[in-house]
Amino acid sequence: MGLALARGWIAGGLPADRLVLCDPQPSEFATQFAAEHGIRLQASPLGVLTHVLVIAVKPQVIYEVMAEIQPIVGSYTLVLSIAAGISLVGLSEGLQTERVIRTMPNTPAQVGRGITGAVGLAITEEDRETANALLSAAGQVMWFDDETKIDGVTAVSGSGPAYVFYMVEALAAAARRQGFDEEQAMQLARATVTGAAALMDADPSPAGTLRENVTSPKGTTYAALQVLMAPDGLEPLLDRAVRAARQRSEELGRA
Ligand SMILES: NC(=O)C1=CN([C@@H]2O[C@H](COP(=O)(O)OP(=O)(O)OC[C@H]3O[C@@H](n4cnc5c(N)ncnc54)[C@H](O)[C@@H]3O)[C@@H](O)[C@H]2O)C=CC1
Ligand SMILES: O=C(O)[C@@H]1CCC=N1
Repeated sequence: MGLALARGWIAGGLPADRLVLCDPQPSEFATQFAAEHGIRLQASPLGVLTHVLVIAVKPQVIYEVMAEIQPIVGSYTLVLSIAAGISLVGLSEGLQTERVIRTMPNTPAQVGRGITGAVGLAITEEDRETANALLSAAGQVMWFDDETKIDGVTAVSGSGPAYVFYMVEALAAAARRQGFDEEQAMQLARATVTGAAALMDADPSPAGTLRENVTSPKGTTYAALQVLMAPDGLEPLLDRAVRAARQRSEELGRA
């Protein structure tokens, strides 16, 4: 996810010499990206004068990483974390600074179409503008005053792209049961979801109206929606999924 943001910043015009990528085990893709754009890639940020420190490691290793890199954090450093579950207080204690922002982006950031939730601790208006400029390169940004909202953002839009991709897989599986081969089934499912998303993007009508536009009275869509909109249909299922993700975000924060 960190690399997706970095790609967005470079694509958005950030000069390559203003960015230092730090990863002790960079992927081939990260190595290639850095080489292609002339970006410094090094194992550790120790020794780097850091005005904005973006932490994009797994929540499971973040405390260890913060202990290691704390010496590079000074009063000149704004910290921005994308780690699921890790609280402002956890970040502040781990890095010995209150200039911290907790964010939750999502993977459509890779194509500049993400949405990020953000909340700050003791940040200035200038800090917020700096963070907003960086996060905007990945798509929309929503700021909150209440940190608990970030657990909700994590469960809805942070993890959300996976729900949609799984919907494509499930629709393709249903198509296979209708006699289509694997390739045909996936083509039908994928084009349906990307096409519906593009239509929703182009037409500001409420999603419910777009749904009604597909639904002829007593027609085929109506028959399918009787199943999906039943009391045990998609809404309670998604509600359970979102609650599970939120609970996990809260657990990661306590670990
Ligand atoms: N994947 C997603 O959709 C999203 C992930 N996140 C958050 O992003 C963070 C990273 O998750 P992913 O990108 O999915 O995982 P990932 O495994 O793709 O990326 C983690 C990176 O951290 C690097 N790393 C490990 N130890 C390090 C260290 N000591 N110093 C510097 N880099 C180190 C790894 O080599 C790896 O490249 C997590 O905290 C996750 O909660 C946030 C929003 C969405
Ligand atoms: O699955 C995760 O924990 C991360 C956070 C949101 C999306 N991926």
